[in-house]
Amino acid sequence: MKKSIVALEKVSFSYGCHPVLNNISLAIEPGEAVGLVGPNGAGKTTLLKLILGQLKPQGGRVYILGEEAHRLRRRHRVGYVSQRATHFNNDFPATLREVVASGRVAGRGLFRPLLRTDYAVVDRTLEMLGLKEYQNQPVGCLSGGQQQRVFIARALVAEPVMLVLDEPTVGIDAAAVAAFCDLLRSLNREQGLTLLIVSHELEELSSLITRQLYLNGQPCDCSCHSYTSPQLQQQNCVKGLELNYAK
Ligand SMILES: Nc1ncnc2c1ncn2[C@@H]1O[C@H](COP(=O)(O)OP(=O)(O)OP(=O)(O)O)[C@@H](O)[C@H]1O
Repeated sequence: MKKSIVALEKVSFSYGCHPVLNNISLAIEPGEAVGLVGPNGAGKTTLLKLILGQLKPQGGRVYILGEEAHRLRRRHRVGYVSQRATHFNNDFPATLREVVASGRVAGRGLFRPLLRTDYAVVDRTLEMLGLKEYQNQPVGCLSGGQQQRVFIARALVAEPVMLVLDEPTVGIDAAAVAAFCDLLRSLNREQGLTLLIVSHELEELSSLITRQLYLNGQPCDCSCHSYTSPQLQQQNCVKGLELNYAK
């Protein structure tokens, strides 16, 4: 049987006595491009942190490729591009190539120098993302859209099974957002990379998303709404999720 990339089984999470997620079950399958939306404070970032293994659920289990997320040995297999990537310290004295290559270190270990094969992956990724010509420039000199590409490249050189992006279009102008969507679409459709994207602006990513999850922040059994095809609606209804269509 094919393993889901991510599987949440009846997951609950509270900060102290403040419940955020209650009894959430969902699966993300290889090759999906899932959009996660919901109002401020609904628990989207908390859900991402559980998937990234940074938080441990108080109830239920979170699996990445069948392994419990907080025990995952090869954490770099889930690439993460945070919203903060667009708030990069522009005085940081590193070139684009150095920043991208640092994404390779996680897979090798801190004290093992990168090999020629590692740099071949870095070069291939820079080429694929159209960054090669800027490789010796300080990252701080690049535009917001270019910097976001650099952070995607850094996540990609670790050869992840999935890329998780938190509000990736914040602080990027409209033209760069369109180019950014093209890049994510080609990574998903052509390279088969699974995507999970949290965004308030899912409208601009709508041509990219294959399924949309809505988190409404109500700590109840039906807090995760999935917008998807009629068949999946049928299946998810059986699982007891409340559903609506996005389009
Ligand atoms: N470390 C923390 N300690 C206590 N409460 C927290 C912590 N982090 C988040 N919360 C609370 O948990 C709830 C969910 O927060 P979370 O950041 O997951 O929501 P979100 O949907 O990502 O919100 P936003 O869209 O504003 O980023 C909020 O009420 C928030 O105040």
